Amino acid sequence: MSTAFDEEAIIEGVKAPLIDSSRATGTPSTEVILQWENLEYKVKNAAEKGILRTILHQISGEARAGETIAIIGSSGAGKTTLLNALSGRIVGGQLSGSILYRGAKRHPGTFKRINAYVQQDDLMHPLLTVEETLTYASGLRLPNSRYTAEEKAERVNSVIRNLRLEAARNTKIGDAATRGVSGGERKRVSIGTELLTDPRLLFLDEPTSGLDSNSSELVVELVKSISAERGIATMMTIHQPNARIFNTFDKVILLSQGRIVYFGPTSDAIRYFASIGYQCPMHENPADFFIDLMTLDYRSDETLARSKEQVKDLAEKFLQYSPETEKTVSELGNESNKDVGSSSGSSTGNNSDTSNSSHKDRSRSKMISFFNSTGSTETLDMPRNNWLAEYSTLARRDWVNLLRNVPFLMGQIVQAIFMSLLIGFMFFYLKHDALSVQNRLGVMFIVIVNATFPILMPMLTLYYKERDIMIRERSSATYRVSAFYVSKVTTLLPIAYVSNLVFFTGVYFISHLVFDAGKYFIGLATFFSMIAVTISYMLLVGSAVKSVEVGFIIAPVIVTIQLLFGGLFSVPGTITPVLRWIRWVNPIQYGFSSLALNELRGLTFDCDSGQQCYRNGEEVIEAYSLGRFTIWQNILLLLMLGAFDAILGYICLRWVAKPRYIWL
Ligand SMILES: Nc1ncnc2c1ncn2[C@@H]1O[C@H](COP(=O)(O)OP(=O)(O)OP(=O)(O)O)[C@@H](O)[C@H]1O
Repeated sequence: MSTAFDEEAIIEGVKAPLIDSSRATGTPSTEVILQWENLEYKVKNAAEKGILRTILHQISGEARAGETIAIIGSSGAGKTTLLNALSGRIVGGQLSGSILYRGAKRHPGTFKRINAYVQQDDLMHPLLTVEETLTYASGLRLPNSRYTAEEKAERVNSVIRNLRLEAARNTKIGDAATRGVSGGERKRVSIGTELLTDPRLLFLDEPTSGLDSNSSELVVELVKSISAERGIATMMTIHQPNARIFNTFDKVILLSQGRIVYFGPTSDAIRYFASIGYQCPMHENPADFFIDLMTLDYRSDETLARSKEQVKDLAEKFLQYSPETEKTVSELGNESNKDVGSSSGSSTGNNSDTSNSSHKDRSRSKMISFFNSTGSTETLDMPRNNWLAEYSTLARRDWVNLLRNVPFLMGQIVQAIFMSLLIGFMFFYLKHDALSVQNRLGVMFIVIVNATFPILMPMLTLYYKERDIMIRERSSATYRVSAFYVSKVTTLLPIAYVSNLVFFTGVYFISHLVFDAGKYFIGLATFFSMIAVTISYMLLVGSAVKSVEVGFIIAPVIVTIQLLFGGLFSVPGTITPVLRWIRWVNPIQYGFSSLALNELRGLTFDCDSGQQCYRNGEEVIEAYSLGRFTIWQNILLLLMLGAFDAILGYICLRWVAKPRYIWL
């Protein structure tokens, strides 16, 4: 029964405009969206083997539609861990307890599409404008089966309006290298991207970190008003909010050492602490006062012991905080209201009602858990776009990003022109004498080398950045890994081909390789196949090796080994048998053989009788063992190696991008 209700509500929610007056009550509703009980999270203790360290202790609570809850605590209190546990993004360790979404057990596939998570660091494409960022996100996240292009555009406009991003609409996001939007605008774009899908739950990790107080207030106020209007249950971690921001929240969870010290309406917090003997001074920021109370004081052993005792006392007192106690606290608060003065907060009186019902609901949650353990689970699945739609949006986004990446494009073209001139003139107008044999082999080899490093390293840099954005976007089930991967192949290959066509043609004509249309195109086919292998290899390293630093060591080292065994520096047959197998998996060997066969076949050299020299190309091929395979066999082997790397890279990427969240 509850599933049917949920389904209707969510489908309606997805289609609804961002600000919908029918849902816009302006005050928190009473519908419980998320409930958690006795959450406990333990991790291995690095200091003592076999001992577990408890990060979260017996955490219970709930989030209701339309309310904004702040998780406040000092550094290391467990705020992010709690947020991750509630949003289904905990990795590693042991998580226990229960979490219910709208009274039912959460379904991993569905839950991640109806909750939105704004991470502390905003990973976005720096070269896209605010509007483009949101437009591509809407293309990827909103199903075409439910939204027309106009409706998606309207949704983007409404996000821009509601998050006050009009002035920055056409400004690029930017990064350390390119000036872009301000920190506050950047954060609002991140939030906007998540709000596009009209989530039921919004999680934000430190949304104000790095922002000045005005920007922080704007971010929190906008999030709060959108959450109230859209009926979104919002939870955010926040570090030392100022008094205005603190009073914006409907409720606060005060965490210390992984224990709840207070959870309830913001407006009741001061009264509660006063009731247990901790009176907030009149003009002090309540958040600062609470954080001081909850923070361990490491100045001396004595202060540490005292502060630990205080935290223990606060946590125990909150555990004893019952609806009956609460009544007493409220009465006490009403009596002492004059003392509390202005610092008692600006939240609406409505919050007290929410608080009462919150505690009733908390005591009721065991019953709900029992009800749900009988099998009522959230099974609704949100539609997603088909593969082709995902691919075409990603490919368009990739093209825009690539074509705006001037340093990368210039780097590719300038190096192609520069290298073609350098190599062309280094081997200018090759002759047909005995000495030209070595030069011809040198040109072939350098052409193949140019299809490796100059493509591999800059593309790997780009790929690592994009891969991390993809993993982030995938955590909210935005699109398929395969669509991302194919988009990368189909955009990077043409870029590499265009710039390297200039290089190959330049070298070919300046150094005067054998002028023959057939030979030119066969040489180009070999060169392009080698580029395809390099791009596949780049994708394999970038996907399989998680750490950028390690990837940048491994990638060139393997190519260097391939160069050593490429067929120019050593004749394959003479290599020590233990290492001889390398040639079978060495693309450079196949590429070099193919180019050399193409150039040398049918070529004669000036070699006087009696001299020790090669008389024709066939003799060179024989001496360097280049004729094991025909040209087309070499090209085929190259393409097979490329396909192997690409497929293996895809498997690795799926593995790397696979969320390993612990699910309750
Ligand atoms: N998987 C883990 N393995 C080991 N320790 C962990 C793990 N997850 C969290 N912790 C530890 O738990 C504590 C709480 O971490 P958490 O990131 O939740 O704190 P926080 O309150 O968000 O702090 P901050 O405000 O500094 O970000 C920290 O001491 C952290 O080192």
